Amino acid sequence: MKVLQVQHLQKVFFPGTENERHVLKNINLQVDEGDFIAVIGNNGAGKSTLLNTIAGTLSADSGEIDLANHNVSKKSVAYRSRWMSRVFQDPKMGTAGDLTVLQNLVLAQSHTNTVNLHWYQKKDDVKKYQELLQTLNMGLENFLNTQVKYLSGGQRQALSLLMATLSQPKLLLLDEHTAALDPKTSQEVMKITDEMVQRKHLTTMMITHKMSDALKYGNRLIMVQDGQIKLDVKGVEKQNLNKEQLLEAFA
Ligand SMILES: Nc1ncnc2c1ncn2[C@@H]1O[C@H](COP(=O)(O)OP(=O)(O)OP(=O)(O)O)[C@@H](O)[C@H]1O
Repeated sequence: MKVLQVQHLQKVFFPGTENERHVLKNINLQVDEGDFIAVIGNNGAGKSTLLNTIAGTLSADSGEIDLANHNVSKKSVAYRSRWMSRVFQDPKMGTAGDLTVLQNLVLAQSHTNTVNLHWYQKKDDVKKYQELLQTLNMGLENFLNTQVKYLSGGQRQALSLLMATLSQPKLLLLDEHTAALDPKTSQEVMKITDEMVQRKHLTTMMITHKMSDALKYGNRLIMVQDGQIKLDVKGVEKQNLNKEQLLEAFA
């Protein structure tokens, strides 16, 4: 079953000027339920622009975007977020630093602006969050009442991931979500990501510059080049792909 369908997507920056740049050139893409797609490509290839237009933070110039069988082409980020979550490169983007770990989780769960963070102390729910945090293996269950700004980048990013997936989104967008972390933490967060995606059967698009992660994780790999999808491999073909073949495709 398809989760996302992108048809004839085009984006031009600075149209009609000498800086005019066609960043998305007639992109067509279908993402099926359960797909875990690694999106790779050179700097400036259009990967983030593709994710931004899918998420709605950028409007496309033309083309159609269907998400969970709803035409969202002209819809706001808020509307699309009924079915979609996103984790950014900057660990500060997905969490509120002045709120505690518990308050962040309550907010992520609530999906409303009316929740009262002070009275929210129901024991069962706290236990539920503690157990969820334990699955991350980052010791976060001991920091329930700590303000998130005091966490490490890795802990914060793991929390962002948990928050982004609490409401079981139809589509999870990961925008270089491990790029700002040191190599060891980056690998830990990648492992957590993979476990979460498998456990919750999350349909996921993940931009990465790490070729080894793109090869290791996911059932599908897409290479964006000069605003077009240059490579789209899945299943066994993806499993058999190696670094040399990828480097060749980059050329
Ligand atoms: N809001 C914007 N306004 C103008 N130009 C933009 C904007 N966003 C991106 N661009 C340009 O579009 C091109 C594609 O950028 P994009 O960020 O999508 O590439 P990318 O593949 O994600 O690259 P990177 O790997 O470096 O993050 C670049 O030339 C960039 O400068």
